[in-house]
Amino acid sequence: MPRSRAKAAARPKAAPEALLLASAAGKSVDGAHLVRPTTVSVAAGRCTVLRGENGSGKTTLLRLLAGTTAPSTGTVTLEGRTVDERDPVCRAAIAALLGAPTSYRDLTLVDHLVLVDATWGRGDGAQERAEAMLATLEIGHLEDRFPHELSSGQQQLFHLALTLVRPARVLLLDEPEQRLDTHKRDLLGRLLGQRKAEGTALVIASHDPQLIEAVADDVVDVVPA
Ligand SMILES: Nc1ncnc2c1ncn2[C@@H]1O[C@H](COP(=O)(O)OP(=O)(O)OP(=O)(O)O)[C@@H](O)[C@H]1O
Repeated sequence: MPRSRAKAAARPKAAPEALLLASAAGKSVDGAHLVRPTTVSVAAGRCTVLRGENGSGKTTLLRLLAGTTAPSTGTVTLEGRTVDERDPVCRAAIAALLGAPTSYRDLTLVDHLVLVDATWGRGDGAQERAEAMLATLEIGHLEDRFPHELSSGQQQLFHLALTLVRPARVLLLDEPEQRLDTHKRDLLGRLLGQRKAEGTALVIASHDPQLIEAVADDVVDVVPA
């Protein structure tokens, strides 16, 4: 091996460049900590998992990363730009599933996905993309149902479909495994792995060791206040 090549091989691998970065970001209300100052970063094609006991602040941290809540301390940036959900650049880059998304009683599941697709201006093929996403989550047979006609696990799959159908460079998911059976959790792990391979950055709060094992590149333990 030429000398210069040997040197390059010995050099430590540089950490992947953060796409989304929370630097000592914390939130408190009236002096009470919702989440302690915590540092979290994620690069394109990587997944950071937030782990911690109930009430430790995982959802709050995801809200800070989504820019729906401003940090009381520290900063949250997307490629150096302060994250704020009111900023169209941040909204276009970040898709988040934090609690139940808005749904409409008189729209079917496939109508919801077509609506979301249209919102992002992707042009022709919205119906096909919507149907394909529902089929990927194995709820294609329910496409003409209304949201209130689903079981709780089917609702979770519908919410995931609504989040995954839109283009995004960053996905933030709060306990995406909740209410899913073992087979669907495996399916979710494979889907999230695919999104990583396509270059999406993922931050997930999870209590599921198998999902964490399947997708995590980094784990951040969120310590209760
Ligand atoms: N609006 C609020 N006002 C005051 N305290 C809040 C508010 N929302 C959440 N909290 C508190 O902030 C802390 C963090 O809540 P958070 O939902 O972020 O935790 P979590 O780690 O996601 O919990 P879980 O695993 O149960 O979902 C909790 O102690 C909670 O009681």
